[in-house]
Formats: sequence, C-alpha cells, structure tokens
Amino acid sequence: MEFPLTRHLLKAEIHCHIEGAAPPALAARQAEKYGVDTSDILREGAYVWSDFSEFLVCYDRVASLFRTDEDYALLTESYLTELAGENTIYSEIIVSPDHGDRIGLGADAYIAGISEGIRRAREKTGIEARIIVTGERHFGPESVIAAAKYAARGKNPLVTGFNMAGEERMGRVSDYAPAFDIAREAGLGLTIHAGEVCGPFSVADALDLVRPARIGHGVRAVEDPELVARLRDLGTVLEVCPGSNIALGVYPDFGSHPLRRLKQAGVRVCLNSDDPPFFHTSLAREYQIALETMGLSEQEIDGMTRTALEAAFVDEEPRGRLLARLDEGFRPASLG
Ligand SMILES: Nc1ncnc2[nH]cnc12
Ligand SMILES: [Zn+2]
Repeated sequence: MEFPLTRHLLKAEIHCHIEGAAPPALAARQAEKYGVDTSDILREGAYVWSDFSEFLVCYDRVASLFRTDEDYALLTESYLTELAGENTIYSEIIVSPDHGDRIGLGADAYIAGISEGIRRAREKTGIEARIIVTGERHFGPESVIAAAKYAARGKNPLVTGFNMAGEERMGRVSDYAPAFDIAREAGLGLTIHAGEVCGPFSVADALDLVRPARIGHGVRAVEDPELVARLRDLGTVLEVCPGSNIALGVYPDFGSHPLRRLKQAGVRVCLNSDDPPFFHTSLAREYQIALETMGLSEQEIDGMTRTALEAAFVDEEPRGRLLARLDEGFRPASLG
C-alpha cells in the first residue's frame, strides 16, 4: 500500500522483529517448502490470532518456518529493501538466537544469514541496519541469560544491542536483570519491552533494575504522571509502535493512543513498526497515521526520526552521517 503524504520524509526505525517482518505470502512459501501445515495460523493471506498470547504463539510458529541461513538472508534483504523503498535510511532488527537454536540452525548461522541480508540490502539501496539480540521472556530467565551471554561474546560487529521481548506478564523484571548486567558489561546498548501489556509498574521496574537507554513500547507509563516525568528527566527513549498497540488491543483506536501526550510531556519518542504484517502495518503507514490521525506536524515527525537516530545503537561515525542525511533530506511537502 502507498502512503504518499509522508513519502518525501526520510524514515528510521529501531524496533522491528525479524520474523515479525515476514509477509504472509513468504511464510506460506516457506511452509510449502518444508511441508508444514499452517492452516491454523495463516488464512486468506493473513496471520490468524486474537489476543497477545495467541499472537506470541503465531509469531513463534512463523519463526519456525525459516530454517536456513539463506532463508534468513532472504527475509532480511526483502524487508530492508522494502523499507528503503519507503525512504527509510536506518533500521534496527530484533533477533532471537533462541529461534535459530529451536530450528536446529544454531545462533551463529541464524545471525550470519541476517547479516548477509543486511549486507545485500545495503549494497542495493544504501540502507544502514544493526542487529539487537533479544531474549524471549516466555522462554524463561535461563534462556534470556543465555541470549545475553551469546550477544556479549561480540562475535558479530552488527550486533550492537540487547533486548527482552515476549510475554511481559511472565515473572518480574528482577528475574531477568542478570541478563542485562551481562549485556551492559559487554558494552551493548540496552532496551527492554515494558509497559506494553503490563502497566506502569513494569516500566518502573525496567528503569530501576535494567537502567535502559530505551524502552520497547513503554506507552502505559502514561497512566502514572510521576513516571512520565521520570522518563522525561532521564531522557529514556520510547520505541513507540502505535499500529501494534491498536492491533493488540492495548488502545481501542489511534485517537486514544498516548503517543502525542507522551511527546507533549517531553518524553523522547519515535515511530516503529514492531511486526508489520502481523499488525497490517508498515513503517510508512505509521508515519502517515502520525500525520493524518494523530495530528503531528511534518516537523514533529521528522523530530521523531531524529530521536530514533540519536538513540540508535550505532557508532558515532555512521550516526553522524545518518543525521546529516536527515538534515539535508528534510523538505516539508508545502515547500515542494
Ligand atoms: N509486540 C511484541 N511484544 C512482545 N514481544 C514481541 N515479540 C514480537 N513482537 C512483540
Ligand atoms: Zn516488539
């Protein structure tokens, strides 16, 4: 789908799960290739799930359809090429070594395939990308700690950050804090899914125990004004994914989504797609909704792109180049 109103704006995102970027048509081809019955999760060209728990099951099933390094190279290359076609200059991809292990590919080959996809897309389009290793909370603290140890080995220079995704209602952040200690010690950037399904306590726990530079979602912090002030004062960046929040029923519609309120309260926020085809969205659609439905100006949207690049887990040299591109690239539609 085309989103012409924000076509001219340069874009960046720092929160997209690689398997969550798989278009249903590609997942169907993968299922055919490996002889897997997906009739319960894939119907009429769309993923089938009805709530957050079912979404996570569906996600893990789709992940299991990608089984070789080349499968992952193709998925990554096609996602980034599509993003570049929407004027995106930077993307951070969230990857889970557990998925590589679960299909018997192994984490090294899994990440090598994703890195190859990044290389191919960059060569074709110039898009820059980095990899954020994530632990999956519903696989338990041991697996999240193992993911952190894996990321901390620092074998691949494209791996620049550590995250925790998955079932936010499982356990407390304190159970998983040792994983973040390992990642911090290794110099990785830290971000954590919090305040998406659970309320402000989850964001407060993350700030207390993980001290992340960024939080995945974090939107439910809006329910606690003191927490909002704390996020503002700390300068913590919220990786906001409005389309995901609406699809998962965190908010009933874009009119009630707190992105604008958080931004007006001085919290640093940026736009992200999360798992675009699962939520019938794309980064371009998120930009268009921010403009058309949430009433943000082009300047404000461009400011969020700047925030994403400022908060990106990338070295200063490429960051400088990306920010310079953004500065050169900004032309409000009204100026033609
Ligand atoms: N929105 C989301 N929340 C938590 N874990 C996820 N994994 C993929 N998408 C996710
Ligand atoms: Zn996410």
